[in-house]
Amino acid sequence: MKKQIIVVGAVIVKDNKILCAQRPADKNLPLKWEFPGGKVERGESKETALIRELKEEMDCTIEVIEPIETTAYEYDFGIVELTTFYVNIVDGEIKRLEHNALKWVERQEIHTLDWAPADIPAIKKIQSDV
Ligand SMILES: Nc1nc2c([nH]c(=O)n2[C@H]2C[C@H](O)[C@@H](COP(=O)(O)OP(=O)(O)OP(=O)(O)O)O2)c(=O)[nH]1
Repeated sequence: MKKQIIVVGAVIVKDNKILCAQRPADKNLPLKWEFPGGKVERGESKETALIRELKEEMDCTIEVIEPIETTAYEYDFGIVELTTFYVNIVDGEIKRLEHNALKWVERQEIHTLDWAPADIPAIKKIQSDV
C-alpha cells in the first residue's frame, strides 16, 4: 500500500492575482508550481497545519477563509490528498524562505504554469470562481 499524505495549500488572492510558489530543484516534484502549504501533522487540523506552514515558509500569519477543492493524486512516492483553501494574510510581509520562486499570476493565467499534477482540479475550480 502506498503512503497516504494529507497536504494543505493556501490560495492567496490580491487584485485578482494568485500567489504561486515554485518548488525547490532538490525536492520531489522539482520546480513544479504549487500553493504554499505542506503536510498535516498527526493531531493537527488542516486549518492549523496551513497556518503553521505559512508561518514557516513565508513568515506571515494567515486566516483561513474557506475550502476550495480536495483531490487525491497518486505519485510514485505516495498518494497525496490535497485540500486547498482561500486564505487572507492578516500579519506580516510575504518572505520567500523555502521556495525557488514566488509569483503573482492573474487568475485566468494560472493554468499556464507547470503545476504539480495534484493541483489541476484546484486550478480549474479557482479559474471558475469569480
Ligand atoms: N504545499 C504543497 N504541496 C503540494 C501541492 N501539490 C502537491 O502535489 N504537493 C505535494 C508536494 C509534497 O510531496 C507534498 C507536500 O509536502 P511538503 O511541502 O510538506 O514536503 P516537501 O516534499 O516539500 O518536503 P519534506 O517535508 O518531505 O522534506 O505534497 C501544493 O499545491 N502545495
